[in-house]
Amino acid sequence: CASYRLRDGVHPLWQSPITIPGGRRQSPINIQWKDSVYDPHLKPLEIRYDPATCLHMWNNGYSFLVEFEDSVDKSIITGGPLENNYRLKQFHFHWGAVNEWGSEHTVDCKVFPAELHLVHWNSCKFSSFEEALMEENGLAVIGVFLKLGANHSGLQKLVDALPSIKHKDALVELDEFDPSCLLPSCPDYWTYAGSLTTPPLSESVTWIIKKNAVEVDEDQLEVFRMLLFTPSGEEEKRMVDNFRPLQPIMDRTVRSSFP
Ligand SMILES: NS(=O)(=O)c1ccc(Cc2ccc([N+](=O)[O-])cc2)cc1
Ligand SMILES: [Zn+2]
Repeated sequence: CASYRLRDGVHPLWQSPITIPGGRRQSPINIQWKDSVYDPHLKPLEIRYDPATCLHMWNNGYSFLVEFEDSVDKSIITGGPLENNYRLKQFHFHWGAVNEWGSEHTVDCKVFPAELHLVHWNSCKFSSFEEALMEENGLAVIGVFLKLGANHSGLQKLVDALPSIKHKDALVELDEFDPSCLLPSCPDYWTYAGSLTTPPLSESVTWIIKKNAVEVDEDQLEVFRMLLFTPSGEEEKRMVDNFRPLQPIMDRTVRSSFP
């Protein structure tokens, strides 16, 4: 895929190099469908979210994220490639300035207009997200591609609140929100060992990328693009193209849960 050209440069959005020296399991990657290996031992992923654990939504200056109360195993995923329970901490998105790009992962070099990341930490082995974040198998992130189509009624509740967090560090309380409504109904996924796609780029993530995309409409993506990287009072910079370029797969294998 074309964006490899950027691999050794410095991406405009990033101060630090976009690959870390010696990083052997960096994310995102291009998933070459024919190179993925069906693993019949992969179990179905079990997703059990409690809408009441939803706290608030805020603009962290790079994306907007919805955070969850994670002091007990109320919203968890387990099964799939995972050995333990992983507790939901937050979800956020990556998107482009236009519909032609925006996702972090690609499939056979196909780019999607946006990508959802649901971030979980291993609550059996660690006592907090911060602790898990630096450990191998500390985190599990579910990636869901967004494609242009019908209006997404579940997403609309978040979209309606985005204008209230236009600027960096703005926060809005959310009442119940069930992130399961953002997942495709098809259980199929790919999985591989990778990293955070933003600093500190920790190589602690088991990635679970859903094979099927969910549909959102153009107006919903336009509201994402209305957000700002910048705090109130500073020169406005639209929050777009907040994705990391593709990273080399190195000696990794992507497994599929489907034949
Ligand atoms: N895009 S992603 O790989 O799913 C991703 C998931 C979670 C995070 C959150 C995060 C991870 C680490 C830190 N830190 O160490 O300061 C701050 C924020 C950052 C990036
Ligand atoms: Zn992300």
